Amino acid sequence: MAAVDPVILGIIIGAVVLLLTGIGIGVAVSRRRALERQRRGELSGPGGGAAGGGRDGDGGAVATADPDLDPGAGSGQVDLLERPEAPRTRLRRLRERLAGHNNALSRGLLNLISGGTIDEETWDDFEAMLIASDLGVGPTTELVDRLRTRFKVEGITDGEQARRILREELLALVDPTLDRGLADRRTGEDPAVIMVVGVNGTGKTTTVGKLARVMVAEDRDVLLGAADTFRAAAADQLETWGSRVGVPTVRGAEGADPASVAYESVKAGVELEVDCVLVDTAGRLHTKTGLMDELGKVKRVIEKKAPVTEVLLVIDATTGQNGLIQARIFREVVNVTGIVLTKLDGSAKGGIIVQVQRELGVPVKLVGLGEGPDDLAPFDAEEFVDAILA
Ligand SMILES: Nc1nc2c(ncn2[C@@H]2O[C@H](COP(=O)(O)OP(=O)(O)OP(=O)(O)O)[C@@H](O)[C@H]2O)c(=O)[nH]1
Repeated sequence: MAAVDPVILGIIIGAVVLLLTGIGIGVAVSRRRALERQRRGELSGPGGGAAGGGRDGDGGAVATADPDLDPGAGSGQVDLLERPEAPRTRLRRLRERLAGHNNALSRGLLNLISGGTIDEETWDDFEAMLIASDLGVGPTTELVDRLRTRFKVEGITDGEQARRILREELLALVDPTLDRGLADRRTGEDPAVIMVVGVNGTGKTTTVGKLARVMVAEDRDVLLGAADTFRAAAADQLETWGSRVGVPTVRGAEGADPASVAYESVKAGVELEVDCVLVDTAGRLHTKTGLMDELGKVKRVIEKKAPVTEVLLVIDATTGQNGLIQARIFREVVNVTGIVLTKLDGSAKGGIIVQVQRELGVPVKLVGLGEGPDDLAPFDAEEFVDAILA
């Protein structure tokens, strides 16, 4: 066989590399397309197909668990992807966790109504319990006043009747009329874009990962943007969440400009025609002006490509009143449209839900009730109140 000129060989290899890197975004298929292709029998078995990932511009690289692209991400079969739990059963399943940590409150409520006549001391204890749950002084006073009046006017002596009234009044505080739906649908040519923000360690990355699972369970096509370029492990963590359910992740180098990675994520989402792009951002103290300005910039840069349809602020329920202060400041910078309250499983402080909603007019849309992959649930006022009263 004739020897190939090393210069020509170099040119050929260079051209192939250029071609492969240049079409990185193009070859990265989303979960829905992967499943469609699987149905048509186009996907190869374990290890088959092209190498995964690729770069798009200078912002981010797409990594995907699509077995056709990234054999290392699994055994190469789409049907090995996890099937997340459907959202509608989640809060019901997690009810015991919610009830468990709110036992003191529910016991207090039941004590209150079990004795027939309620003395001043019992009312005081009950009030203290509500304040301790972070309901806040205003809503607590309002609730106790309403209960006292109704018990008197309606002549409540029976425990069941009293329980019904308690349920009604608690439900009114939590407000079942608020629109808690996520803006996670495509509009025209654009995917929905959800930015997830909050202070350090509240559970943002975990929430993005869990939320991707909620959407996958609803058959949505999702793409993750790892714009937390500050914490080295955050992009890996996010990519792992995504790969378990076949959702691609766009990431940049450690320390890269978060706005650029966020932009590239949305650009990839537009090109891949996904339903929704979920953008994780770095934790930042609400008191640090520079970091808050950076967050504003991330949002503005994304919006050069597509509108941000939802900004979810993640609040750790165990941080109590501080969550309210955070919410006020984040709202000013990025117009928060929904709250995710995490770590409610380890806290009897669900009362913060009422305070945040009242003060900011922003509904709690999701609650985190554990570290398991499906321990994030759409918030439902009735299920929540029933869990407290369980
Ligand atoms: N118990 C419990 N733990 C949670 C919940 N949500 C998140 N966590 C845990 O909180 C810790 C922090 O979560 P991350 O998602 O890394 O937090 P983050 O906000 O992205 O962190 P930074 O990027 O450093 O700001 C992890 O150990 C999570 O498992 C929840 O609802 N319940």
